[in-house]
Amino acid sequence: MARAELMDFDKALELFEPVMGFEVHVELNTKTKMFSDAPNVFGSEPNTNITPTCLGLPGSLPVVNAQAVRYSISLGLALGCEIAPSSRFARKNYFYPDTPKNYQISQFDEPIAFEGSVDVELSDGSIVSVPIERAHMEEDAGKLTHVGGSTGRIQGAEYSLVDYNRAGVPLVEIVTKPIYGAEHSSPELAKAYVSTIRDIVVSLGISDAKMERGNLRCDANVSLRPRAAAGEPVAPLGTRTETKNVNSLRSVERAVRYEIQRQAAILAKGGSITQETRHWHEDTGETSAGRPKSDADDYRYFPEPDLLPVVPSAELIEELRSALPEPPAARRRRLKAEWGFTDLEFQDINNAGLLTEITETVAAGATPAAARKWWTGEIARIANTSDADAASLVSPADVAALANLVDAGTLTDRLARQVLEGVIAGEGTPQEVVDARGLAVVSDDGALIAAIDEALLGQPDVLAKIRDGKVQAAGAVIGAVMKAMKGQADAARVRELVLERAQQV
Ligand SMILES: Nc1ncnc2c1ncn2[C@@H]1O[C@H](COP(=O)(O)OP(=O)(O)OP(=O)(O)O)[C@@H](O)[C@H]1O
Ligand SMILES: [Mg+2]
Ligand SMILES: [Mg+2]
Repeated sequence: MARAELMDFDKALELFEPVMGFEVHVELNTKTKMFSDAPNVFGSEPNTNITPTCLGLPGSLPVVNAQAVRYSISLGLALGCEIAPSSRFARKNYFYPDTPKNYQISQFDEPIAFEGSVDVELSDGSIVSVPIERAHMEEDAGKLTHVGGSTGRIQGAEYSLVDYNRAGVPLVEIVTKPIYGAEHSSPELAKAYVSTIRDIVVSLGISDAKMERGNLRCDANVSLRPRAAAGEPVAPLGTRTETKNVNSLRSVERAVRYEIQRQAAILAKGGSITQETRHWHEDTGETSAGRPKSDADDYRYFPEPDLLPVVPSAELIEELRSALPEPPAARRRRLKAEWGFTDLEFQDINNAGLLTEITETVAAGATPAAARKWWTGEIARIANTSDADAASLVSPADVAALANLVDAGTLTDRLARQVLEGVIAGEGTPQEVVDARGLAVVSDDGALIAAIDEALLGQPDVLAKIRDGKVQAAGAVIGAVMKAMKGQADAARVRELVLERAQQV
């Protein structure tokens, strides 16, 4: 639907009540897959991390990954869910070329976790409690790449490539109950909910949780129903659409908003909503029709005959409960206050997934401001260009040592960046790199004065100007001195000395 045909958002909310429901898929970062010992790693050559079980070859049998079960229980507990003393797997039958068995092993009527709730904070500080229906274990599908054609989408593509590396990667699907009452905040709540789930998952350390890599994917269900006039009964729930695999926080917000406006326009004209999946298009900010959505019956779920029920002991559940980290929202509030950061500064850290690194850097003696600056600045930049993980490049202790050398005046920021390079290149601790490369700031005034006098006498016109009180002319001399000192001087000190020496040489 073209933008012009959408109903104005405020108008849509006057006429209709929005109802939302989210299915968030979390890929677990276990070493191996859900039902086989194939490696669970991202970015390998296509079709290299596969075993007969991933492909459903004859004679292969699934075995449940115990670590995936522990992670799922921890996640269930962090979502305030009850953990089923016994849960079982089920086959969800459908054909899709990325699912070689023609069924997905999932959980249906007996999920491992159910009946929870998650507190989600909106930007105005209000807290919405989002009801969780279930969190169940399942396996991921492979990945199709549609090649050629004008759109790159499946319609019109010339051919498709399939990579089964992802087939069988452990997933937890977190399903909310229908959420009412969010009203104008619905799109914002959608984003804040997914962001909260991401925080929880990151704090548990059970997933890489990178939405852009598909470690965390959200299906957003949206329906509208007419507002009941006073005294009338509330209308039954409207027909929902399910916008699939929205892969950024911002897109979740935009997709929900778009669906509210689109559905309102159709309903207001007397039309009806088709129960279907929809695709999200990042470029146009629109959704488009996918496939008509079957009800659960059509998947012909039945208990997986090749797997035993999962029966975690009460001791295991209690052990995992007592090991739960401080809930991210509480931890964030505490650290934000302790560190004195603004919301925006904090979001940076969170988005970059650097909270742990910064916490450890502060614990190793750096100021919070310096820790934040290095991790979200130079280190994040190097990580991006090398496609490495920031945390794998350098240790919090080294970052703290680096920050302290800057604080003590031993290094300027510029020198510190060179030292950081050395540390990352494996040349040792910051102090070792300073010593080996001779990078410390020249703090000996004698050496600076010699260089300054030479620069001043070399530029007599500039010298005359400075003596005349035109201090901005000093820039040329400071530049020359910094160059002569190979950047290893404190520019502020050089400036002071230049002004002093200009009256004396
Ligand atoms: N009328 C409705 N309007 C908005 N959301 C709804 C409505 N009815 C159900 N939902 C939400 O839609 C989601 C349905 O997810 P669920 O996984 O249970 O089923 P599904 O989407 O049919 O199955 P699948 O996992 O195969 O996609 C839930 O979050 C639920 O709260
Ligand atoms: Mg769904
Ligand atoms: Mg679902």
